This record gives sequence, C-alpha cells and structure tokens, in this order.
Amino acid sequence: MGYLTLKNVDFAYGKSDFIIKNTSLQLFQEDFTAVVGPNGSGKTTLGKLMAGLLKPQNGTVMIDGTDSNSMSLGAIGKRVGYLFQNPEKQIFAPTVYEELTFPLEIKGTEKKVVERKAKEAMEVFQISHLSKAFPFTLSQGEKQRLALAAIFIHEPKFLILDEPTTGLDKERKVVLSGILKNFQHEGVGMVVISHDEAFVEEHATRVIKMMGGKIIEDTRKSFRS
Ligand SMILES: Nc1ncnc2c1ncn2[C@@H]1O[C@H](COP(=O)(O)OP(=O)(O)OP(=O)(O)O)[C@@H](O)[C@H]1O
Repeated sequence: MGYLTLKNVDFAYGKSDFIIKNTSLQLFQEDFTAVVGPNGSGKTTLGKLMAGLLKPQNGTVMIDGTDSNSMSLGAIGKRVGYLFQNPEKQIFAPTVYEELTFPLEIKGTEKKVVERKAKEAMEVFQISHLSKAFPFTLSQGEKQRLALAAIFIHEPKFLILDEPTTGLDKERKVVLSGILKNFQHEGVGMVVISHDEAFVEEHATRVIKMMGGKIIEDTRKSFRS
C-alpha cells in the first residue's frame, strides 16, 4: 500500500463543479513523483488533498494507513510536509532562528534539543549566516530554504513541493536539487508539482500528468537506485 493513498476522490471548492474528479492514486516513499500538466488542471489541489490540507467531498485520503479526516494537523505534519508555491505563506516568526525554534518550543521540546535541531536545520539548508535576519527580507531562494528547514525540523516521511524551482536561478536550483537528493537518500518520499521540464527529467522516477482534474498519464521510469 502507498504511503499516501487517494481512493475515488472528488473535490470542489465551495459550490463549484468538481475540480478533482473520481481520482485514485497510490504514492510510494521510494519514488520521486512529479505531477505535471497545464495551468488550472488541478495539480495544486491534488497536492493539497495528498497533504491532508484539503478534505475531499467524496472518497478517502489515507496518510500512512490512516484516514486524513480523522487526523489532527499536528499528526499530519509529522508525516507529510508541504511546501507552498509561495513560501512566504508559511513563514511567521520575526527571525530565521525563531521560525525554526518556535514550533518545537510550543510542543514543549527541551531547550537544548530545540537549539541543536535548529542549528542542524540551518546548516543543512545553508541559512546559518541568516540566523538573526528578518525572514521577509530574504531572497526567494533563501525564503524557500527557510520554509524547507522549518518542514525538515518535524522529520516528515513525505514531502510535497509545489513549483519549488520558480524564481530560482541556476545556482539556487543546484542547491535545491542537492537538498532534495539528501532527503531522498534518507528515505523521504517526494512529490513535486512542476512545470520545469529539466528539473522533472533530472529527478523524477514517476510522472503523473493531470488534465481537467483527472490523471491522464502515469509513467514510471524506475525506482531510485
Ligand atoms: N481557493 C480556490 N477557490 C476556488 N477555485 C480555486 C481555488 N484554488 C484553485 N481553484 C480553481 O481550481 C482549478 C485548479 O486549480 P489548481 O491551482 O489546482 O491547478 P494547477 O494545475 O495547480 O494550476 P497552476 O499550474 O496554474 O498552478 C482552477 O480552475 C482554479 O481556478
């Protein structure tokens, strides 16, 4: 069984027609799955359903064997990390360091552990030099690495990234690629929604193509080696 499983899922925003139509899908940690397709085909909506951020009107979304409907956001966050198309949406604290420490402090994690984890995350995501910076003054690539570091702190088993290469120059893309490869080597499952063909070609072992709220192609190259 997949780590994330959608079964006969329909989803509509409010009273509109279904945006995602009768979709069934299994996603595995061993894969690097790319979701591609034209604008408005439902990729982001599908990603948010997979991450338990949206709830389907019909059908079920299972995360690690549990119906996402019965899971708290905290329980979901330990399993699935979601990087928004615009990482600013998930940054709240007055400094980079606090962005990483406050979720752990709220959970009552021991101070020494909080400091160690924040330090480690800043090193992995190459933002240690920005520890005291105000997050909204960071560049797009730095904001994205901070958002990823904040996800990393929860040690998720699966990551869903919405258009992670948007606004990144070639060098920053190489940095991001290295970070995602590290996640992969640690066994973290990965779904990337992307228009970036070169990026998909470099990373994906499975490509899912959406059109009009449905999956029209699902191709596997191979599991990662
Ligand atoms: N919050 C919302 N409320 C109402 N309709 C929405 C909302 N978000 C998306 N939609 C609609 O749902 C459809 C699918 O949008 P979605 O963002 O999932 O597609 P996408 O394939 O990710 O597009 P893009 O490549 O442009 O990001 C579109 O018609 C869009 O207008």
